Amino acid sequence: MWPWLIQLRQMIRNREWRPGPSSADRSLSKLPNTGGMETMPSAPWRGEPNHRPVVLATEQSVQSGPYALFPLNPRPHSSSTLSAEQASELIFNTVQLAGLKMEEPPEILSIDAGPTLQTISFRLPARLQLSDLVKKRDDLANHIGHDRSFAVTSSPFSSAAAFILPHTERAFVYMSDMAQDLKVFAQTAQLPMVFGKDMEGKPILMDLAKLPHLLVAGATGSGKSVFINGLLTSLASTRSPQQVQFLLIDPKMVEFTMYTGLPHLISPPVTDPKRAALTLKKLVVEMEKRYKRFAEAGVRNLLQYNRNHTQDQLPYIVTVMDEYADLMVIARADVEETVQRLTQMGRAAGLHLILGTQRPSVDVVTGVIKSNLPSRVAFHLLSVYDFKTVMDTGGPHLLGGGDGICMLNGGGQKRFQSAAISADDDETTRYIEELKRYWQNELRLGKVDPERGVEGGSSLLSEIADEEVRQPRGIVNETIGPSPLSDAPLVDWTEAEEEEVPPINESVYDQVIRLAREHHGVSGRLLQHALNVDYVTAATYVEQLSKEGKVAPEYDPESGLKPWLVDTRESDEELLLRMQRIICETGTARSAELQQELGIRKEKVLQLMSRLVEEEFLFPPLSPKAGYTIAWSQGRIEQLLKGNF
Ligand SMILES: Nc1ncnc2c1ncn2[C@@H]1O[C@H](COP(=O)(O)OP(=O)(O)OP(=O)(O)O)[C@@H](O)[C@H]1O
Repeated sequence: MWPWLIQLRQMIRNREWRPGPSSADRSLSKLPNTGGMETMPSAPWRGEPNHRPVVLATEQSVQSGPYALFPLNPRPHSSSTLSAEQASELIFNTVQLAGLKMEEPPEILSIDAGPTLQTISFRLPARLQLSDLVKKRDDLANHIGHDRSFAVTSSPFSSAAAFILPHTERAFVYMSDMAQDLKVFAQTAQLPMVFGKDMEGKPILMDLAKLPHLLVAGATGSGKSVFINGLLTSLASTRSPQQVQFLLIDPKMVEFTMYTGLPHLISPPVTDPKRAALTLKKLVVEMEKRYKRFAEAGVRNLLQYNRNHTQDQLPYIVTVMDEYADLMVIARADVEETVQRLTQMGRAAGLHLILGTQRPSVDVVTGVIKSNLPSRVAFHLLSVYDFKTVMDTGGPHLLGGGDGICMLNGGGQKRFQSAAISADDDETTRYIEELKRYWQNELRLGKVDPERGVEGGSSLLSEIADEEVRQPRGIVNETIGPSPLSDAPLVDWTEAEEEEVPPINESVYDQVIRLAREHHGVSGRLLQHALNVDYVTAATYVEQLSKEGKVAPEYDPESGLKPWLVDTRESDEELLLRMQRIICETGTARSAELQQELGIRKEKVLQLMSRLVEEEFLFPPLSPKAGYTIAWSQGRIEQLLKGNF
């Protein structure tokens, strides 16, 4: 054996070897190529034509728009791809060490280098069969220095075999590497998403509208969240908040909080599993309403509807559930049924689901759910049974860190390395902040019309939110950045109808009133963007105004706003005087009655009553249960009623 080869093998074992890119690889890359799938090497790629990897022109610029925000990749290429000569010597040596016959170093037919793995196809000598190599797989793996991730597989060349080796130093795949591809793909796809790169290093981009839902399984730390973040940011960088809305369900309460403030969010991430189950039911209602609307409009799906109603378009709604198993534990029957309905019928209505799970056991990923989810992604899983549950077949040893297998529309499986926004969490967070800022700015500049599409007067989605919201989210977040409300409980849709809406912070309320007056009405979308709050908070404000009788209960179809009905331009002094009169006339000082009479908020009533205490018109309550009492003498009361004040 050549001494350099012994040394090379040793270095690979010790993961020390870092050769530069080789010219041999470049010439070899012209050879036909398999895609080198470990599990089913001969299986054709059977995704729909649109799901094929897209390799696109690079001349178009990504220097502007949200594409330009993706952080740049510091390590786009692996430095450990073998040259043809090195590969040949390595195979020769390893095969001999495993006790198999090979007279001379084999002819290398191709080397496909993806970000994570390299697939080396080589000519088999006359008396060596692929099956001989497969039988000796463990020995070969041991000698070559990789245990579980090494694979022997067939090759597309005749009389050939292939070895699959992981790179000792993996390349990163960043969203920015495929920003240009994404931009071009977005011209034809409805819901364009970057998956990552395949084993040949080619980009994989998918249209969620065609998948039309996705199951993502992976043990903890396997790269599931990084992948899902890539999907969400693909959508948020190619589609405006009018075109796509996100509903993020996150029982772990950590994964999606960074998105709070992104205008694409229907509400802050839902973290309570019970509420999540209810939210799913609302989605079913939304779906049914959309179907009704389509029937009235004589169309079959969202695409047709939006084409015919350019002034009144409905958004796609992408729902992401991060830990689907947790939801199944809490509300199995409800969740299973709603997920089933949404996966069966959501596509035409523009509703798409992405379900993530760490535990893809058969009681979570049930037959019913699986039959409606033909598109699935598996990252590293703890057992072969889990992998089988997801993919219906056995699979390779996945390396973690975004090394995955995808199966789309029930077609063949494809191994890929998922794309990350950045390997640095801080950089990822900064990017999301910039993305939020980008869209908030677009909205401010009017490039995206907040009154069209998602809410306007016509969106069924807004109706659902407005009908169902019962609890405000708290104060306005004036700054751009993660909302302080991000981990507050989501609006409680389970609250009873007659439940009173709790008060809104006073200064926020004043801003709401000002905006409503200026625009002669309000809508959730208007307030959301003007005040920089999430949609649920804004919808709660609208509901509050509606409850107080300040705006009409219905949206005006022309303006898309709930029209302004009353004008409470009264100053505090005028209100105080009116309040004193009412108290003197009725002889009581009850806040609920005063609120009704004056048509102002309860908080404002209480504030004014405190002033009346300060002015010694009222006595404060002596106990929490007692009410205010009138401090004035009968004579002064009569004077006031006569108008002498
Ligand atoms: N595509 C990727 N490229 C590079 N590194 C990755 C990639 N995906 C994941 N990783 C690495 O793996 C780590 C774990 O990934 P991630 O947080 O996505 O795991 P997870 O499967 O969501 O785990 P959990 O379910 O516990 O949240 C990341 O912090 C990152 O270091």
